[in-house]
Amino acid sequence: MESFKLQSIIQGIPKAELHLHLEGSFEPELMFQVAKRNNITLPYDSIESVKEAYKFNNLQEFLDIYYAGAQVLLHEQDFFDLTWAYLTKVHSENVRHVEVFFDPQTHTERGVPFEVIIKGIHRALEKGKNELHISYKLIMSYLRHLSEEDAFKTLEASLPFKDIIDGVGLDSSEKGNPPSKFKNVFKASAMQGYRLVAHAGEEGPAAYIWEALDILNVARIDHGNRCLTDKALVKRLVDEKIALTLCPTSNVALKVIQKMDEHPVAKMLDKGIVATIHSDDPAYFGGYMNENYYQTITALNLNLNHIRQLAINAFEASWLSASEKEKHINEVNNYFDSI
Ligand SMILES: Nc1ncnc2[nH]cnc12
Ligand SMILES: [Zn+2]
Repeated sequence: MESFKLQSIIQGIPKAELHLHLEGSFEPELMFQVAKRNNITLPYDSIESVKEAYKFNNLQEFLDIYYAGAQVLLHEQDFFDLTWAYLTKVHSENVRHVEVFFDPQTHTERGVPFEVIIKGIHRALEKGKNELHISYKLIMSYLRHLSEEDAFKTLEASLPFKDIIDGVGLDSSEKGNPPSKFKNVFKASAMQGYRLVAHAGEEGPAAYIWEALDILNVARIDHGNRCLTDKALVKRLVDEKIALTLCPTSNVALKVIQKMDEHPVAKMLDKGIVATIHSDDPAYFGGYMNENYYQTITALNLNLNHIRQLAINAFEASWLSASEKEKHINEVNNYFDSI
């Protein structure tokens, strides 16, 4: 298919994004603007030199730069601007529903109050719902390189805002920080009514995916690339319809795979796994939702049935109500029937 035609098909698909770190959507232009108004000097002298620094050999090299970038976020308005910039961008790509992560500990450990972070993010999400008609869920992620005790403090700090936080996640350095390290805080989070997800099997082994399912009781897995090495795990994911939120451009940027044509998403769809695709940290990896669709489809020669399935899976795996899911899935089907 011609590139222009494919791009316009992708643009028209009603989409849901379920794996997006708000701090990972911090574009260098906005980072410079926020740094300037907060009187913080960035270790870069231009936007070009920031982009030049975005070359990673693994997850940790990325995380070091990602946490450094987030240091300029201080005030409620900063968190609002970050979130609003993301929403306007995905609105232009026909994204209808988002379930976004934020990393409270990245900010609270610098002395930014939880309240400041959440109020800025929430105000932007509400504006997005009202003005851009993008529905949303908000997920607070625990940083797995920190202790479970620290995660408990974060859980405690979140409780006054329980009504506007839908779930908890687990992110940051995976190797050496298995899901089981957070068994108690996930249990306590579930008791507070939070839904549960976790990054697992991005760089870590399939065993971490089992732990996320059996020990943390998560409802879906973020990444999960490594599941294909374990037949029994694939069967479990298929039988229980446990979705994987895959991030193709992230996987190439962080060398989880060497090239896009090695991406496991086609095999996963063919095995019946509820695979979905998302952008993870688009400001760092150079691709929002449309670009993730485009690169995956072209590298793996995905057909229209695959593409339709990816779009449906994202709504299916979302935390929308059954009737909201049905409405979106009907829209996706009508769209594909019309092309
Ligand atoms: N891809 C990723 N893996 C783990 N933690 C993250 N935090 C932001 N992006 C991440
Ligand atoms: Zn992620």
